Amino acid sequence: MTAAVTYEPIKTCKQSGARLGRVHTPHGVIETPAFMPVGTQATVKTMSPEELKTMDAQIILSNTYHLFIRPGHDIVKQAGGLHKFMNWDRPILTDSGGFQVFSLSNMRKITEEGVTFKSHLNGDKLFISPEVAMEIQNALGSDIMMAFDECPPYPADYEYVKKSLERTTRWAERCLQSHSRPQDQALFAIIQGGMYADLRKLSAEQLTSMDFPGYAIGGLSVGEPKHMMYEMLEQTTPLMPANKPRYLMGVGSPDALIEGSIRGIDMFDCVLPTRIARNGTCMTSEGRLVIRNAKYMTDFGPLDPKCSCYTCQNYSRAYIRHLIKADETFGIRLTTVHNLHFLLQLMRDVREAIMEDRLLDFRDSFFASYGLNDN
Ligand SMILES: CNc1nc2c(CC[C@H]3O[C@@H](OC)[C@H](O)[C@@H]3OC)c3nc(N)[nH]c(=O)c3cc2[nH]1
Repeated sequence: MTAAVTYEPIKTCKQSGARLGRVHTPHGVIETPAFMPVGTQATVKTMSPEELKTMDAQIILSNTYHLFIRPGHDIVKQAGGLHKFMNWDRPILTDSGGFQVFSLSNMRKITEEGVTFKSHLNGDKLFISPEVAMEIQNALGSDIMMAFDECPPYPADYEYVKKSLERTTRWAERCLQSHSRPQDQALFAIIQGGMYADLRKLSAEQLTSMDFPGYAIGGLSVGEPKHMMYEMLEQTTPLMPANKPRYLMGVGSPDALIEGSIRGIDMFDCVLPTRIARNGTCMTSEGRLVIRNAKYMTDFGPLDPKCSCYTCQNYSRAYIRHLIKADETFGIRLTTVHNLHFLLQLMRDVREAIMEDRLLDFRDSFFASYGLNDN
């Protein structure tokens, strides 16, 4: 049986060890390392599919938990699946809801069977299990599905993290058992283990013994210091199969995308660019720019003079500041176009640097202008 998703290694950067690759999916190819814009509720907020294609977003994400509680996966299924529903014909990855159930809902109860929780929208009592998460993602028709997992909070004690990862492994097994269309949809497992290197190893060994077509690293970008995240990556990526995609969930800022690529990650997702755009914060080659600042009132230059995006080619800081201050939706659209383009362009630059064996030099020059750390 042909796998729905395969990883094609292209080359390894001689300077940094980062890798260039291609992820082949039923809806197209993803050049990696890649940043994946997040469209949690079946839309990358304020962006049309055409605008996403113009900035060459290769794949977008959506979310099982959110679409389960609204509009309901049966409606999406009746529409012909998520690609049809949102008019996106490139790859889609759906998260399993394992994160949202723990972060968004209150009154939740975790058992071996699954998680009972209250909808954060109307308080309805709901239940998600590995089988339910697979049924939802099957209805959505995503190219890449994530196994139902528990993302432990940070900090969490050793015993809790150990018990949690072992249940996540048993849940991953149940996801595999209830996977009805492996030739159309790829199921990725999620490695947990908190901030404990030996538990990361245990989780990786348990999950890679079950031969999934791809693996994510979960349980990071949950408030831990960045150096701790990088340490966990260094402990975990070497344990992951070299011929399968590696996806770091919920990451991230420009510096984390570069540092994660250096540590062998192929796929990243983060709400940062779209989330900060909504309050007018922009990523530029000289670091973050808060457009509401009065000093931009009569600044008629582009957000970023080095940027080739639609926003920077056509509008000034003064105009965008005015729109954001006036709470005009078009202002949010312009900052969102810019921020998404900025991260997608950054990953194109990372891939070029890997091709030319100079990713560490690229990192140093990027940080010199952008700033060493960006949360
Ligand atoms: C932000 N840091 C972070 N996000 C994380 C997510 C959600 C991404 C999902 O959540 C939404 O964005 C917040 C998006 O919907 C995204 O995927 C689609 C995780 N999901 C799962 N299943 N397991 C994890 O261990 C996990 C860890 C994370 N760390």
